[in-house]
Amino acid sequence: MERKASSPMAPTFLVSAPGKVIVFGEHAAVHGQPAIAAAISLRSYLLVNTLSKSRRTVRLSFRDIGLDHTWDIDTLPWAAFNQPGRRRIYSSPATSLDPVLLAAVKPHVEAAVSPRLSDRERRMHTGSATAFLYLFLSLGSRQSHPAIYTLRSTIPVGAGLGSSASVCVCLSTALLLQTRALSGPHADHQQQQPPEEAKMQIERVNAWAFVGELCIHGRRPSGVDNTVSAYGNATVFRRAHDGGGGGPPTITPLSASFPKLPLLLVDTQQPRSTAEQVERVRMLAEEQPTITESILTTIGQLTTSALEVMSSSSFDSEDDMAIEGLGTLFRVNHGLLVSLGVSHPRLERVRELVDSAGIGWAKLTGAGGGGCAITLFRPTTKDEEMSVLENTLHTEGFRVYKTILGANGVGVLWPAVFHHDSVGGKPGEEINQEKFEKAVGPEGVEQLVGVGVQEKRQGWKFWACTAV
Ligand SMILES: Nc1ncnc2c1ncn2[C@@H]1O[C@H](COP(=O)(O)OP(=O)(O)O)[C@@H](O)[C@H]1O
Ligand SMILES: C[C@@](O)(CCOP(=O)(O)O)CC(=O)O
Repeated sequence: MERKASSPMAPTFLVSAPGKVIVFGEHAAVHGQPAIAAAISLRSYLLVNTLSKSRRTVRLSFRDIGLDHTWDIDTLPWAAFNQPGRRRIYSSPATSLDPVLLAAVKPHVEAAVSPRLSDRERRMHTGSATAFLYLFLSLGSRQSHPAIYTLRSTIPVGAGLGSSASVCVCLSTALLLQTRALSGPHADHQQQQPPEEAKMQIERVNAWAFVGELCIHGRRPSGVDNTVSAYGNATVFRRAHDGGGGGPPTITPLSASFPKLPLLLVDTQQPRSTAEQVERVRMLAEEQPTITESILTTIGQLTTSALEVMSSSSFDSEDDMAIEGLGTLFRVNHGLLVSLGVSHPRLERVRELVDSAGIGWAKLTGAGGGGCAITLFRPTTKDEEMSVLENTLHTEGFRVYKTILGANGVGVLWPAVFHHDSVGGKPGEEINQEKFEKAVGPEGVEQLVGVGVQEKRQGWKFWACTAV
């Protein structure tokens, strides 16, 4: 696609990208076994208000983490980003950060953004601000339109649900759209883009989102979170197992027919470190190599079985027997993770409550040691039974989210107007920045602009590529 030369002022628009859960295979994935990760209906939303050229500022309003900062466009380090050999064109994103460019961004973040906060809060702010500036300077130019980027997310921050990746997918999409370096997404099947073209757009979004992830993490993440967030549905992730050589992982997007299973996501609110949990398994492998190897291989085998079940064209998520089979795999996978030593009393409490209610199967998701559990329910579960469980979890201090496995990937609402009567406005009315910023909690954001739970909300478009 050729980029157009002129850049008339864009209307206010919204982009949105989902969080993720690892459904099967965490930890075994570190040792070369496959894992399945899926997009969930919790999402980040980024509203972009383009301002007139005379304003010369860009503002980030990331209300969930309390970040509100404005930069003067003309004082940003454009010279560094425009140096011959350093400038990357939008169609050829970097796969690692350029230390010279990172150093040029640093003074505009470190000294400027939220100086009076605690270290932990500052890290959150500087991570997101660095990702934004690095992408803005890479994709924009001194002539870029001034704008306000307002972000709201329904994904808990730092709970292993891919909040940072979804923020980066939103930023990458918004900036590429403003640069007019993306075509589509188109509205419906009649007008649909050729799948190959749609795939190219998602790949472009994904590659720049990974650059953002590198800025936030300060280390090299696997890339699975941003890939699931950009593509949606689900992906199979497999790290190269080459005796420590560290080749790139294989990431295989699964087809859009991946079952949209409803799940209850339970956040134990117990802080945990992915690195510590991974180290725990490594130490066990050192002490008990044969046993650990056999547990990890078994997890890999059950991931492969789960993949066969879920990608089968005859899989019916309303069928008790089909869900029972998947539930058994949840139970076994969780048990194996317990035997690796990565559960936590709070995660075991969730499992105990779900088991004793007899309505489904719970499994820890992600690194464990705290963080989140996912619960799959029998199709016959009654609403009252669900409510009792939810209330008990709530009373015991857990945070509960209803989500759908295999949600849409990155989406765009262009222009950002309401398509039907809603709490926020009338059809055709622009989505107001102030209302969006002030929406109360995840429910308020969902009600105003959500596409997570209300998958059918009109106006949102998604790139549709046929995955393998
Ligand atoms: N709603 C949000 N608004 C702004 N930045 C966010 C938001 N959610 C996440 N982030 C960024 O992502 C970081 C969290 O990333 P990480 O620790 O990897 O957690 P997760 O496992 O949820 O991705 C935060 O410190 C912040 O920089
Ligand atoms: C434990 C592990 O398999 C998954 C970590 O998941 P998360 O950081 O909780 O999203 C580690 C990894 O795959 O890099």
